[in-house]
This record gives sequence, structure tokens and C-alpha cells, in this order.
Amino acid sequence: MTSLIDIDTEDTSKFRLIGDRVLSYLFAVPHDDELYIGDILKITDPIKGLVFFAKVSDLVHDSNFADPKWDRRPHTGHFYTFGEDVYILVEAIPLGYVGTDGRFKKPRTIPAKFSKVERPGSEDFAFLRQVMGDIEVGVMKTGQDVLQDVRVSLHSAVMRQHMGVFATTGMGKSNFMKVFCASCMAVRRFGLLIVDPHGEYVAGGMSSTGQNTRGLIHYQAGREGLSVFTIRDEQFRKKYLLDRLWLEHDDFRAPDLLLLYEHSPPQREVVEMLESTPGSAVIDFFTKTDFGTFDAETYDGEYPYIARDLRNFSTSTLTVIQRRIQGMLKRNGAFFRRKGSSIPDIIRALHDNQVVLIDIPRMGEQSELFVLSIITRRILRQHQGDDGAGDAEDPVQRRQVLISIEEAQRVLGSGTGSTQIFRECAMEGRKFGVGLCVVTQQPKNIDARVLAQLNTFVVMGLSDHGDRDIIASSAKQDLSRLDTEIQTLEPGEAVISTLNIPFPVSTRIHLFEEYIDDLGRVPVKKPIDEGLDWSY
Ligand SMILES: Nc1ncnc2c1ncn2[C@@H]1O[C@H](COP(=O)(O)OP(=O)(O)OP(=O)(O)O)[C@@H](O)[C@H]1O
Repeated sequence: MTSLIDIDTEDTSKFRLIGDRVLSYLFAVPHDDELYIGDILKITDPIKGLVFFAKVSDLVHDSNFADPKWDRRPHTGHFYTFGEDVYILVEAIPLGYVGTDGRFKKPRTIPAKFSKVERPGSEDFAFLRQVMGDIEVGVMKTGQDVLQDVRVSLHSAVMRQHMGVFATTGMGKSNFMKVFCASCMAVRRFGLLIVDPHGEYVAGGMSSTGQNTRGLIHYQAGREGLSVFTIRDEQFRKKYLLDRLWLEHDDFRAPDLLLLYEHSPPQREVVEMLESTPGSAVIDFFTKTDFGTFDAETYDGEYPYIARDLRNFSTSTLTVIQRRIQGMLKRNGAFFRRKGSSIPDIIRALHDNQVVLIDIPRMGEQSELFVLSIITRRILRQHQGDDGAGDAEDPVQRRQVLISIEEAQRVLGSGTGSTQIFRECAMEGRKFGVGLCVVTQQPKNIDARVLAQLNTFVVMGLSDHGDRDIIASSAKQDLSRLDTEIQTLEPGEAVISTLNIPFPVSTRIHLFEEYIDDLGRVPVKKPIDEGLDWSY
């Protein structure tokens, strides 16, 4: 065990590294020192000439006294003095080290015994900044404080590899998403699609704690990075220069019904059989046919090929599908029509690296999923080159689109809760430049195979033990040792684990209203990583 006597008179730091291994450090600090879980510390190794950074993960009282119960006796204070033989043992997780070339690297070596441990100064922050990307979301936290100089930014280049945002209600998920959108509007590195059934992203509204919030249109300086397609009235659209949302019957495919209703096996078969039939033909066939008298052999309507395909199904099954199609038409009448679709404009805006907001206030969950499923399929098929819209000179796969799915357990659950088009995006989307942003309060209800595809985790407060376990086992970096920190996160705080940043970053997310004011004041910044090589 080390002596804590300060032998280096020039040096006032009494923190010394005494162990432990490459992925876990141990050091002793004076018993009355003020350290917090999550504090970031700097360890200077004078022998190798390297500077390491580590984050405090646990604090334990200890001493050099032989009697293990010395502190449990009455009047202990008379017999033992609280000198330097009484101390706090600190466990810390390494973040990485700065090599002799000045580059930040993953922790692949251990600092020399008795290396000096201290709090980083402002000149050290440049090393932490090196690893950040271009989509700013907050500032780095250290224990109780924040490092104002270290902005936490995700890397746009990894967004096609899917992101997950996990938070119990009220922990700041909506605020995070708006901050993320504002940064995407500012830097315009990929298209971001958001379907908002509550109408709160456009012009703000009320937060879960009753505060008034602002919306994306209030970030005026970034307005060119935003396209809104809405069902709101003309006056509102004109005031904020928004587009009218329309989807047409040919955008629809029969399996979209699977999202909206429970289906029996034969009903499911009908829907799947019609998967590649154009939506307008399916809708016409079902709305114009009288299934009371329907007989595939004698059918003389416009769609004999559909009648032939359905000849083996009972008329009661077909009547149910008919009722569902009529219900779907009625429910979505505000934006679903025979001819004329906004989807080409939506995809153009996404490929122009804009944030595209589909604003359908008061339309409810079924309409939200209906719109999301239709647009997701059109984007994925176009990126796969199946719809003939490709351009050999400018392959669409090179473009990146991120599709946000709120309450994602509805469509990416295990078993029957999973919906084909979203699962397909999760499994194969990255090859075609289509990423998912899976937002949920219940990660344990998301299919584990989908979670395994996510490469960026934004973990805000999660109170449920099972949810935290599932996140820790799915993240690409080890989050299990951050469990205490994740449990004690306050609203607006997050632990972010992502590619290209070699350690999980504790982050204080910006408050959207303050962030857009800041963004509005300064010209859009060049990304911090521009010109850097990520080959560490
Ligand atoms: N980064 C932050 N800084 C300061 N306050 C924040 C931050 N993020 C969220 N808050 C506050 O926390 C409250 C809840 O935030 P928000 O509405 O974003 O939570 P939520 O997780 O989306 O809730 P719900 O799931 O109920 O919609 C708000 O009042 C907001 O002001």
C-alpha cells in the first residue's frame, strides 16, 4: 500500500494511482477530499509521458490500520488520528489517454504506479474535444458540474447505424429530440424524418411539467434546414411557410393495415397476398365490391386479378378487410386522397439534408403509424433502388436518412409486436443509408435483435432495473459500471455511448430554448472533427 505522505514538495496533489488494471483504476485520496461519482480526473504518467483521463465510478472509506474494526470502537477518535493513514479509495473507469503524438486513444495501457491524479484544467479539455463529432447535444458532465468547454456532439457519419433514445417519462426526451433536430438543421449532414402526432415540435406547446416550450420554427437561423408538412389550416401554413401534407392511395400497401388492427391468420394472409398490388387498386376493389354476393368466378369488375387471388378466402374475412379499409380512409381523410402525394417532396427534402417534420396534430396513434409506415417504406425502397428512382451518377444509398420512431416498442417489439418494414430498416437499413432513431421508455419491450443493431445509445433516466440491464447488455461500450450514475440521472442528463467516441459520455443536454438562442447568435460552426483521422 502506498504512503500518502507528500514526498514531492513541488507538487501539491496527494492523489496517487495505486492500481489496478487496464480497464479499472484505483487510487487513494485524503479522507476529507470532495469527490463525486462521475468526476473526471487526469492521471499523468511521468515514465511513459502519457496523460490518462478517468471517470470516478465508486468511493469507499479505507485505512492502513491493522484492526479492521478500528472505526467501530467507541471513542475511536481518542486512539486514532485521522492522519494520512485514513483515506478514500476511489475506483475509476478509464476514458482513454493522450499519446505522445497528442492524439486521444482508447485505454490500451495502464498508467505507471503512483502516477499523479488531479482534476483536469482547461488546457486538458482540448483532448476530450478531439473525439467529438458534429451534431451537438449538450456539454460534458463531471460529477456535480459540467465542463462548459467540452461540448458533446454525436458523429453524423454513424447515424445510419441506428440510434436509441431511452428515457422514462419526464426525463427530457422531447427536449433532447428538439436539440438534436436543431443541430441537424444547423449542420445538415443527413435527412431526419419525424412524425409528430401531438403537434408540439413545430411551434412548441406545453412540457410534461407544464412549462411553455418553443418549437423548431423558432430556430429562425436554421430555418433552411427544416421542411414541415402539415394538415393545419391555410392561415397557419402561410404564417410559417409550411407545406400541406398529402398521401395518395398508391402510397398505401395492404400490409400497412397490420399496424392498425389485430388480424386473424386468414386476414393476415389476405393482406400479405396483396403486398405488391398498388394501393389504389386494393382500395378500389374493396370499396366497390359487394361481398354479400361476391364470387371470384363470376366477378366482372375492374380488378379480376385481385378477385382471382382472393378466391379461396371466405366472404366474411374479405368483409372484415373491407371494413378496415373504409375505417382507414375515413380516419385519415385529412391527408389521404386518391391522387397527389407529398412523398416525392418529402424525400427530396430529406436528401437535401433537412429535418422533415410531419405535423399531424390530434390525428392519433393509428394515423401516426400509418403515415410513418408508408413514408418509411417509400424511403427504404427508393434507397434499395427498387422503385427505379435511382441515379447511377449519384446513388441514393450515399445519402443518409434517419427516421425517428417514438414509442418504438409499438412497432419494434418482440413477437407479433414487430412490424415488417421497421424491422427491415433496423436489420438492413444501414446498407442503404437508412437509419432508425428508436425512442422508447421501455427498452425491455424492444426486440433484442433490434437493440443489437443500434450503435448509438442515449440513455436518460431509467428507473426500471430490467430496462437498465437490457441497455447495459446491448450497448457496444460497457455501461454496467455506470448503473449508479444512470439511476441517479436528473431530467435533461444522459449517458451517451456511440461510435467514434471511445468512452460513454455523461452529458447535460442543452435546454432547447436556450440552445436555439445560442445557435442564433453564432454563425454555424464547422464540425470539430473536420480533417481529423479516426484511426485510433
Ligand atoms: N436539458 C434540460 N435542461 C433543463 N431542463 C430540462 C432539460 N430537459 C428537460 N428538462 C425539463 O424537464 C421537463 C421534462 O422534459 P420533457 O418534456 O422533454 O420530458 P419527456 O421525457 O419528453 O416527457 P414526456 O415523456 O412526458 O413527454 C421539462 O419541464 C423540461 O423543462
